[in-house]
Amino acid sequence: MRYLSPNSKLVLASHNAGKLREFSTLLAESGITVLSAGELDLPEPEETEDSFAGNAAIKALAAAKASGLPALADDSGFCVSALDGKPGVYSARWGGPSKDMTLAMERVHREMGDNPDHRAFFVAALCLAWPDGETQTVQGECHGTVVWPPRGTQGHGYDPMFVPEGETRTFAEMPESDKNAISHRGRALELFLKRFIEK
Ligand SMILES: O=P(O)(O)OP(=O)(O)OP(=O)(O)OC[C@H]1O[C@@H](n2cnc3c(O)ncnc32)[C@H](O)[C@@H]1O
Ligand SMILES: [Mg+2]
Repeated sequence: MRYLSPNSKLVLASHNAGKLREFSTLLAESGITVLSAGELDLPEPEETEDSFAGNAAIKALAAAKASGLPALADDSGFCVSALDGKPGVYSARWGGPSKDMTLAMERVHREMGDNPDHRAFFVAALCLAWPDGETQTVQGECHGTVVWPPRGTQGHGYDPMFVPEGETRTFAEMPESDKNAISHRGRALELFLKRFIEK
């Protein structure tokens, strides 16, 4: 296990604006200087693994090797019980190659049909990779239910069709700080900060 010092630089190996926004808030008080893959002009590798942890490692390793800096990648997805866990690792591509999230949500709704099982959860695997190829991973989940029609304008991805347990609002109807406090990404990052940052 290797620790990141609180004043180090970290590359965020993501091209998703919604994730980057959440990470920058969640890491704001850590002292870590965050650079994004986009601003370093790093390429987007193909996500060829069938697990969240595997795809997070592909993205983190590619960014760490290309930049010479430690890199953090997030591979996440929406797992719907009535669809046997799909879209899962295919969440970004579920609406087609243009990553159209309106189409992706409609497809989830259509494939669920009238199945009374509305349970779903989000997963985020975070991989920290070092330029020498070492990796370490944490994972967070957030469970809840699928609602239709979609509600709310905040957040990103499948947020308008997901109500977390203990809530009546969708993720897209909450201020970002409320989502971050309970989300898969918020939980995974809490573990990341606790386990991987030098005290
Ligand atoms: O790979 P990067 O560059 O990080 O960006 P991406 O959008 O392709 O990200 P993923 O490969 O991890 O795919 C995860 C998809 O799951 C969805 N997703 C992940 N986290 C989410 C969240 O907090 N709220 C809603 N949808 C989310 C969203 O559609 C993402 O595009
Ligand atoms: Mg991706």
